[in-house]
Amino acid sequence: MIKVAPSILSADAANLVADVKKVSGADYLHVDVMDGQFVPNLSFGIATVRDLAKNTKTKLDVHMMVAEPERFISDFIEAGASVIGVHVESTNHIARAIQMIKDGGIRAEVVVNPGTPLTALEDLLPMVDQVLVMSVNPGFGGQKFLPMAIDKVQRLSNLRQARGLEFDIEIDGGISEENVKDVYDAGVDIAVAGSYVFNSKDPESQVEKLKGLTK
Ligand SMILES: O=C(CO)[C@H](O)[C@H](O)COP(=O)(O)O
Ligand SMILES: [Fe+2]
Repeated sequence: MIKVAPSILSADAANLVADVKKVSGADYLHVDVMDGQFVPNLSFGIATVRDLAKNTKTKLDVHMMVAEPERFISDFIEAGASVIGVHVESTNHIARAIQMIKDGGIRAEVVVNPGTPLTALEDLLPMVDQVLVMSVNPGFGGQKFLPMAIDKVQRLSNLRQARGLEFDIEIDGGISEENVKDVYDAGVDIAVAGSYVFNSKDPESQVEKLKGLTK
């Protein structure tokens, strides 16, 4: 069964704790951190992660859409992140950024944009606990799923098997009941879902629906 990480980007930003309580069946909470430079939007920061960590037992999956993320990695670890994802496109020193996350004792993830080939991260695969494949161009919730992500996941899953590696594959952007089975069959372990979960009157049942479709 697929794991589900609701993205709080689509939750009520003024009532996050209340919305987080509506998804108690979630495996992670996905926290999008945007800096207005790497992506054309602003969102949550260190204080949000710190205060969410005090208010929920669900693990926090921090997706850093930040230029030179190594400037803030130790802050997010201290704030209570369980996973940190850093974009391969966001720094000249991606291996250093990943090592900083690992040295902090939490799960290290490399993230890849739709337009970036897998060759950009192949050498990093033995270092990481997770790979996040973007299925939209990052910056906004509620965008349309890019089907080319399915082939990328399949090729990544083949590489994982061929090399005997054990990283989890996560996918982010436009996930719904229409595509969750396809991405799961291609090799996805964790699906991020924002608008599908929180633009509903019953977020909990949306999480359960995604899981149920991959039983
Ligand atoms: O990283 C992101 C955007 O950059 C979000 O996690 C993602 O877009 C989730 O929203 P939705 O499920 O509505 O597409
Ligand atoms: Fe995200």
